[in-house]
Amino acid sequence: MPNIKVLDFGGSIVAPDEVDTAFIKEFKVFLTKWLDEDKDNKAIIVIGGGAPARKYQQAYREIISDSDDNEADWIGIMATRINAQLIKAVFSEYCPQDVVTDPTAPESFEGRVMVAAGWKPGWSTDYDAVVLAEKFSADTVYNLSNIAKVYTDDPKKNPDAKPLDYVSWDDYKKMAGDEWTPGKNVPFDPVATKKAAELNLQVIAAAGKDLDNLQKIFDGGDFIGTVIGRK
Ligand SMILES: Nc1ncnc2c1ncn2[C@@H]1O[C@H](COP(=O)(O)OP(=O)(O)O)[C@@H](O)[C@H]1O
Ligand SMILES: O=c1ccn([C@@H]2O[C@H](COP(=O)(O)OP(=O)(O)O)[C@@H](O)[C@H]2O)c(=O)[nH]1
Repeated sequence: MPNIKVLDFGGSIVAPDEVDTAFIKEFKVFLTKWLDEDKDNKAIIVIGGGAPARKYQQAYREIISDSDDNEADWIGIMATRINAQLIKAVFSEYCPQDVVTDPTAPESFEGRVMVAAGWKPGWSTDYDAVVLAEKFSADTVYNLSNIAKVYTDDPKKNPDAKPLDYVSWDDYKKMAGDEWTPGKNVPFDPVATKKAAELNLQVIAAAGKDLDNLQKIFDGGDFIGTVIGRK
């Protein structure tokens, strides 16, 4: 039985401003070691848009005052695709398939790594990760972003926000709201949340750059992060 891990990387981990080559090198070593431990280990790596998505969406909004959300989303999608193409090239020996741009499309999982990017407007790559988790029967999505934990509110805006070790889907839904806006900064997007809750998925949110912590998560030990949904 394959052991498939769905790694939902925020683009801020791959391209916080410029491409973080040092981190990608470290991650290559980390994941290669895990893949080499057991031939059943496989990873679906979903990549967000990071700084290029935000910068280009912002440029569009600056130029066009009544900007269109659909257009803004397509700009973001293209940023996810360039980031994903880079990660696919880095893992080329493990990843014979093209970058997945429609998470409902892959008929099979060839090789050991599958890399996915944005699909179509209306959500973030979090949703694409949930669709792939359903398709390949993975019961957990690892949401690896620029925050170590989910808080009761956005910690960048509310100094009283408290970190959470666990939050149910019902409580998380109240925090994330129902509405999608292109480039929205939330740990897990509202559209992905709705589907993940329906599937009773577990999401583990943790700092993407802390690979020692990610190892602990893989090993099933104590870790720093937030479990959302199924305990
Ligand atoms: N309840 C919350 N808990 C933690 N972070 C939150 C929360 N609400 C909003 N945020 C914001 O979401 C950001 C993470 O989302 P995002 O920047 O899209 O990350 P990534 O690009 O890594 O996916 C955090 O930096 C934080 O400012
Ligand atoms: O299937 C997708 C994936 C992404 N996006 C757009 O691309 C942006 C960047 O993707 P994501 O939010 O996943 O990147 P991150 O913020 O995590 O870097 C999103 O805000 C959306 O505007 C989209 O419309 N559909």
